[in-house]
Amino acid sequence: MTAVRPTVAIAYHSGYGHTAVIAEAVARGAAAAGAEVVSVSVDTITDEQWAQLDAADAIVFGSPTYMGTASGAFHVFAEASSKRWFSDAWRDKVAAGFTNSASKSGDKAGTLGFFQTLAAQHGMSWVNLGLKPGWNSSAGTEDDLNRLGFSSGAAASTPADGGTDTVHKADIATAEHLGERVTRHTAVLLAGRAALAA
Ligand SMILES: Cc1cc2nc3c(=O)[nH]c(=O)nc-3n(C[C@H](O)[C@H](O)[C@H](O)COP(=O)(O)O)c2cc1C
Repeated sequence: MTAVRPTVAIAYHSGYGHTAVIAEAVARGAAAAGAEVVSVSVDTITDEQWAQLDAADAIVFGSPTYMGTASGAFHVFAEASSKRWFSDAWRDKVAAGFTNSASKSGDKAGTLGFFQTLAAQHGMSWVNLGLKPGWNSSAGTEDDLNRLGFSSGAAASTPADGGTDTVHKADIATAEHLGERVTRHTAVLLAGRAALAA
């Protein structure tokens, strides 16, 4: 059987560049697992980029956490995606998500939960992080994968006043893992569909 090469799109917003570093890590992980990757900054999305999202097999949503939810710019994009909802354009695509905020918790669960609801409204299939929580035992360290202990997506904590070079390496590795996992799940789904259609 020919290897399946999924197209994984990353639709994200980043106000000050921290979440963009996480988006790049998701892209790297997806590419390493064999995906064709399309990255779309949703605050400047063009018609051509909307078409790229429509054509993708998976869409990974990403946003900073602002006031306990995704940024205003991401919410504008989510509202505009209602045009896709009317036509079921994203139904049965794979979805996943990531967020960065300043505090360790920072109410990031609100953002990841919003992404899950957005995916569900579109009829997409959510892929979670698939990592046990790190940094939660006496043997654990802040360099553990999934050091912040989220299950539904990749979470990062970067000092609000730090440069983009202060994004934690464990959060970057966790985001790379998410990109790989989404790609592998999407490849299995595509192969299964092809097998059933044969
Ligand atoms: C309007 C606003 C609201 C914020 N709300 C939160 C919050 O709820 N929780 C948190 O931990 N950090 C919060 N922060 C800090 C940002 O999440 C943090 O600066 C993050 O690095 C921004 O990511 P970005 O550089 O991709 O924009 C907020 C920042 C702004 C500007």
